[in-house]
Amino acid sequence: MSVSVRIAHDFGGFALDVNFEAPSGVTALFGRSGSGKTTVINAIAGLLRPQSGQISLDDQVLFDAGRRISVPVHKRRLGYVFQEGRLFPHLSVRQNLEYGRWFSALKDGPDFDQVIDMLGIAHLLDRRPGALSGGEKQRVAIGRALLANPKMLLMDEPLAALDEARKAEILPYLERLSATTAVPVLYVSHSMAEVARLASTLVLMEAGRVVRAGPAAQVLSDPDTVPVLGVRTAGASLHAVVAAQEDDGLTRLEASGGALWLPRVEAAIGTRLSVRIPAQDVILSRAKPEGLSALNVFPATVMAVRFGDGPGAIVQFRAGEDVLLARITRRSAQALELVPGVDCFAILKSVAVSQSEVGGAV
Ligand SMILES: Nc1ncnc2c1ncn2[C@@H]1O[C@H](COP(=O)(O)OP(=O)(O)OP(=O)(O)O)[C@@H](O)[C@H]1O
Repeated sequence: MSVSVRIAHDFGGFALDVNFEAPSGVTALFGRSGSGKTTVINAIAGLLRPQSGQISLDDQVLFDAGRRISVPVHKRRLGYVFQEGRLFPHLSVRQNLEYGRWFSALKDGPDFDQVIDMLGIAHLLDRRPGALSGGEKQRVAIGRALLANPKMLLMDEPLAALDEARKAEILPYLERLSATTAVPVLYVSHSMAEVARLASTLVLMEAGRVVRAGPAAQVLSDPDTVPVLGVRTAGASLHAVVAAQEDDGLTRLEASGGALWLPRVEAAIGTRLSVRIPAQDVILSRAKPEGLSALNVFPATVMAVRFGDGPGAIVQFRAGEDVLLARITRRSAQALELVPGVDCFAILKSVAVSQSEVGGAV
């Protein structure tokens, strides 16, 4: 199942003109506030009729301005999860979930027990929404959307109203969701840590347009993406396996390019993880560093170097099988003679890798 979106709409002060494909898996729509993410979601949902373009789900046309087709909202069979769960306060959790199922009017929907098991909400079934935490409410809202057997899930900042602890609690469920259901998910978020953990496809928006789109790992390790994301947000991911829990509180991960030590990661030995490495937290050296406090040093090969207008440079490099980015100064890039093909060492400061940037099983 995949969604194809090619729409344009002019509100007067703001013009939207986007074209992208969202294959199965999680597609993240990422961009600054006001870049048009919610407008795209609303158009797919049928809440906004764009002035031109088409939206289709595989070969089913949901909207076609030219042919005057606009499938009504309730016939699009899409599931929504918004910032706040929007559960019915007077119904129990079970009744809220069954409401979604009832509306699907289909017998081939997902299995009730499997959904509540995946979301860890079995013990909440008899409660009312008022007696749930924010994270629990969101899990119930996701369950209700899934049980309506949607062709696609639209999630608009589903974690934005939650504090960091609740976000950390719900992220593993979202990861499980993307791994276990074939339903494509369109996920709007402001948080790159969330996007890097969940998204298989990334659509970057700026001022109503798509500036980059494609497989998330490819987009995030592309130096040309850095000016779009900003140097603070840019960074790619390393793939690693949990190898040991050390006595001094560190966890040793094995990546294809070498070992990586992080502050304790609560995961079983053998778990595959992705660790986001912010470009600004990487140092490059031509010589193997000695007597350095940073623990994580990887042999690397420069793939590309991009200079912008300012004093910074972005270096794309390969460490084992992973492609990462480093943000250094133009002066250093020139002094170190970093050009494609040059071997060097990448120093990753372990303290810079926060727990929220360590993804679940991949
Ligand atoms: N019905 C409307 N009439 C006029 N302008 C609108 C309308 N709906 C949205 N806009 C404008 O479109 C722009 C994009 O809004 P949108 O909500 O899609 O952005 P967003 O990327 O989702 O932002 P945020 O991350 O803050 O939610 C904004 O400038 C907004 O004011």
